[in-house]
Amino acid sequence: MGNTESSPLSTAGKVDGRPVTFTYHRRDDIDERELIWTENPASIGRLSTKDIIAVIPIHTQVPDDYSVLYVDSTTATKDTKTSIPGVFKSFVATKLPQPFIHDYQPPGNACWQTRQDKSEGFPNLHIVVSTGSGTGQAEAVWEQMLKPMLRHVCSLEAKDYALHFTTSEYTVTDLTCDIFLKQANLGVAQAIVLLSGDGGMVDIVNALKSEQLSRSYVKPSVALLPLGTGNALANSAGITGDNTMGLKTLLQGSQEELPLFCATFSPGARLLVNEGRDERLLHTVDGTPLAHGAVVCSWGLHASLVADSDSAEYRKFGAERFGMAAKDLLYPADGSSPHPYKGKVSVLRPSNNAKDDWQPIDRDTHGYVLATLVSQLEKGFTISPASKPLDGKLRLVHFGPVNGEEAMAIMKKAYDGGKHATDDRVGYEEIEGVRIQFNEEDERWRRICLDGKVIQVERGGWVEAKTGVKGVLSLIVRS
Ligand SMILES: Nc1ncnc2c1ncn2[C@@H]1O[C@H](COP(=O)(O)OP(=O)(O)OP(=O)(O)O)[C@@H](O)[C@H]1O
Repeated sequence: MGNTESSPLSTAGKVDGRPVTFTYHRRDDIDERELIWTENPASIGRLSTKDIIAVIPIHTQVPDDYSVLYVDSTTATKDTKTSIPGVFKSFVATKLPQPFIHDYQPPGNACWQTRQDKSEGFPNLHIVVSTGSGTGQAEAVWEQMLKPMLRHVCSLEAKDYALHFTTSEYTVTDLTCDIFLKQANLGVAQAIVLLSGDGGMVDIVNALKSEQLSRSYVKPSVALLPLGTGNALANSAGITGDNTMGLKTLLQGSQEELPLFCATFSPGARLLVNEGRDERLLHTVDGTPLAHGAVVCSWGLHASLVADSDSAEYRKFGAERFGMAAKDLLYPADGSSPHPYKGKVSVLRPSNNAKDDWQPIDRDTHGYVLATLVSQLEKGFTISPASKPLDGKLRLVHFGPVNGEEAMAIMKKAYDGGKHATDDRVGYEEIEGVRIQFNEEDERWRRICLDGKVIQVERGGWVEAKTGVKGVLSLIVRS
C-alpha cells in the first residue's frame, strides 16, 4: 500500500478499459471524500465515500487493476414494498490514486472469510434473511446487493454457504438451536450474515444462551445488515453510517464481543407474539424466567409504543410507526393525560461495592424507564449520548409522569443529539442493574420491551435487568 502522503491524488488511468483521469478528493472529513473520473469534459463519473464498499485487487499479475465495489442508489427498485437503497455494482479501475486504494482496500482477509473452509462438507457461512423484519426489504437486499457482492468478491456460489429465509417468528431461534449452537459447541468457527433488525440478533443470542456451552465453544461471528425498523444495534455500532447497508462493514470490519444484559422475571412472565394475541413461555433457569438482550430493557412510554406499534398495519410505516404509536399514548383519544405507570423502580449503581444494594428511585409513578447498552434506538434518536459502541455499560434514562407536551419536548431533545440527558426532568446515569416492581392492575401497563420483543409480567410481578453477562457471539463492526 505505498506512501500515501506523497502519492498523487490525480492519476491517468482507465475505467473498464476506457482512458480517464482520476481525482481523489481526500478531505479531512471522511464523509466528504469523493473519487471523480473524467473521460472527456462531457463525461464525468463520481463516487462518494458513502456509496463505496471496498476496493480490491483483481490479480497479482495485473497489479494496477482494482475492482471498485459500490452501491448504486440511482438504479434502486421503485416498487415500494421491496424498494432498497441501491444495488451492488462494480467496475475495473486501472491506476487508481494510491491514497484511494489505501483508504478503501480491506485489511487482508475479511474476518468472515477466514471462517469459510470450502473443504468441509457443510458450509460454515450462513446467510439468514429475515423476511418479516422492517418493511420487508431483506430478500431484495440479498438478491440485489449481498449475493452479487459475494459472487464478485470471492466467487461464492450457492454450495459455499447455507441460505436461510425466515418463515415464522421461530425460524431464527430454531436455526440457532439446531445448527449454530451445536456447531459452536463442537468448536466449529461459523460466520453468520444476518439481514434483520434487532429482533433477529436477540433470537440468536437467547438461543445460544439456552444451554450450557461446551468447553470447546467457538463464538460465531455475526455481520448484521440493518433490515429492521429501529436497527438500534446497527445504528449504535456504526454499521449504518453510509449507504452500503452494512456491506462495507462486512468486508472491512473487525470482530468484537457483543455485550449483553440478563433480565429475570417473576414466574408468570410471558413473551407476547403474533401482534400480542399469543403468549409464549420464556426460557427458565431454576424456575425463574429469563431473557438476554444487547440493546434495551424498558417500561413505560417506550415499551408501550413498541408493543402497540407491532402490528402489520403499523409496520407498513417503517420507523414512523414508533412516532405514530407515541402520539396515541401521549394524547389519548379521550383527552386525558398519558398513563402514569405505577411501580417501584430501584437501581444498582456501579460505585456501590455492596452486593445487591438496590437503591429506590424516589417516585411511585413513572413516564419512562429505559435501561440500554446502546446510544441510538433508531437513526438519530440518541437515547444514551454517553454510550460508546459495544462499551458494555448499561445506562438508565427515566422521567416521571409528565403531560404529552413535556414528553414530546424531552423526546425531541433525544433527536437533537441526546440533549434530554442534561434536562432537569430526566434522570440519566450508568447502572449495573435496574429492578421494577409493578403495581398495575391493567396488564397493558405491565409490558416490558426487551430488544423490541414484548414481555408481559403478571399482576404484582417484577423484572430485574443486570449487566456482567458472558458474551456468546462476536459482532462485525467498523474497524
Ligand atoms: N416470515 C416471518 N413470519 C413471521 N415472523 C417473522 C418472519 N420473519 C421474521 N419474523 C419475526 O419478525 C420480527 C422482526 O424483528 P426485527 O427486529 O428483525 O425487525 P423490526 O422489529 O422491524 O426491527 P427493529 O427491532 O430493529 O426495530 C422478529 O420477531 C422475527 O422473529
